[in-house]
Amino acid sequence: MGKRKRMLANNRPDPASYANHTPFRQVERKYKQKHRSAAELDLCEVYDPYRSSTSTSTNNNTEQPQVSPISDDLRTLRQALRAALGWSADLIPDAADADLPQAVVFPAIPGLILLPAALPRSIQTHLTHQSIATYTRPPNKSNMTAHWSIPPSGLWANRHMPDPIPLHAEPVDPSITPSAHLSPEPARTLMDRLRWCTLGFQYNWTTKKYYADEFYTFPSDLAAVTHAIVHAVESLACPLIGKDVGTGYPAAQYTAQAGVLNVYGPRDTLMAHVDESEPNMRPPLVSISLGAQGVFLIGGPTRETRPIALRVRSGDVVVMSAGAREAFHGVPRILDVMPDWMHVEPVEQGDDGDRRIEDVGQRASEWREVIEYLRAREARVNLNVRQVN
Ligand SMILES: O=C(O)CCC(=O)C(=O)O
Ligand SMILES: [Fe+2]
Repeated sequence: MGKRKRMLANNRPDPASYANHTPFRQVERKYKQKHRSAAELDLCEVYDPYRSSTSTSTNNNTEQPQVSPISDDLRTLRQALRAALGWSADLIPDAADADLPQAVVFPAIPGLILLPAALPRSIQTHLTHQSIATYTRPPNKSNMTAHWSIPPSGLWANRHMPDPIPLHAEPVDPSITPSAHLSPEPARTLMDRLRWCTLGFQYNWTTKKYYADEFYTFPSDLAAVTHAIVHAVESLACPLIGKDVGTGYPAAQYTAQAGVLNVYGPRDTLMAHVDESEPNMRPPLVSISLGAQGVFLIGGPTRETRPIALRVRSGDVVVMSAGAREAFHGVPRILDVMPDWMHVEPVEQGDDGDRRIEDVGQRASEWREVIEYLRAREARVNLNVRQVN
């Protein structure tokens, strides 16, 4: 994992200063431009699977992204995902999957696989809810646990409680200096500060190492989703490239052990980094996008490689394996575009006397609240999952 560097300042970049920067940094700055709205940004070099003519500026046709015909596998994946979660299909209606996009591979970056719209709405809603309400509970560490004494039930469960969440009386982590600017705040307000949370093996951002003795149970639903994805991309036929463009990593050997949950507001960015703290870099890294769209950059082993830019939407999955697993990547821009379906009520309460209705109604209103949390902040949630050993 890379160190979280979130740039929240609104400094106008001086274009004259771009020249000395690495190619990665130049592209990063192009998309960052916080003084411009998303509509003002030039996104024509951002690869968008829904605009397949996008050039990724490699100037070479054989280097252009290729679509791998795996729609059957994607259908199987969706079924596997729903089965993995024991999902009842009627809770959140999914869009018809007749026009499912396929897997996209990038010859310039072997091992990079984009699965546009891989996750149906039901799974997106489930994972969004889990991310905000469950995964962020102690003992998982978040950017707030060093400062505030987060109750075991987590912030979300306490969002209607007026009492402020206290600061720790004693520092819990000697490497983090307590900030004099922080004060006790109600859970609802603290929810706005949520930026990251670690799952499974806990990670020390300062030493860039996993804590040897801190491992909490990795969420089983996220593990199941990740496993289904790793299975779907193990082998991918791509006639144009003429060889298997899958990860080649046997899903049977894959275990989700650690994850980072990132929450981005419209002005948050994630600087270029390589996730290289995992002793075993062979298993693919799976990265799931939820909520607002983002511009995702990925290049090569140093910042000297000019990165390609991908538009990532809610439900898209990026898989990084082989060379892509060791490539610099980052998110220079969040685009204030939420999926259309997040603007509507996610579920109709049934009236057919089904005895699950009460349970469904309860869950539906929780989901609605979580979706509203995301929508009100135009936030993007990213779940990225790794095998460590
Ligand atoms: O938000 C993303 O898409 C990428 C996140 C990432 O690279 C990381 O957390 O290491
Ligand atoms: Fe990363």
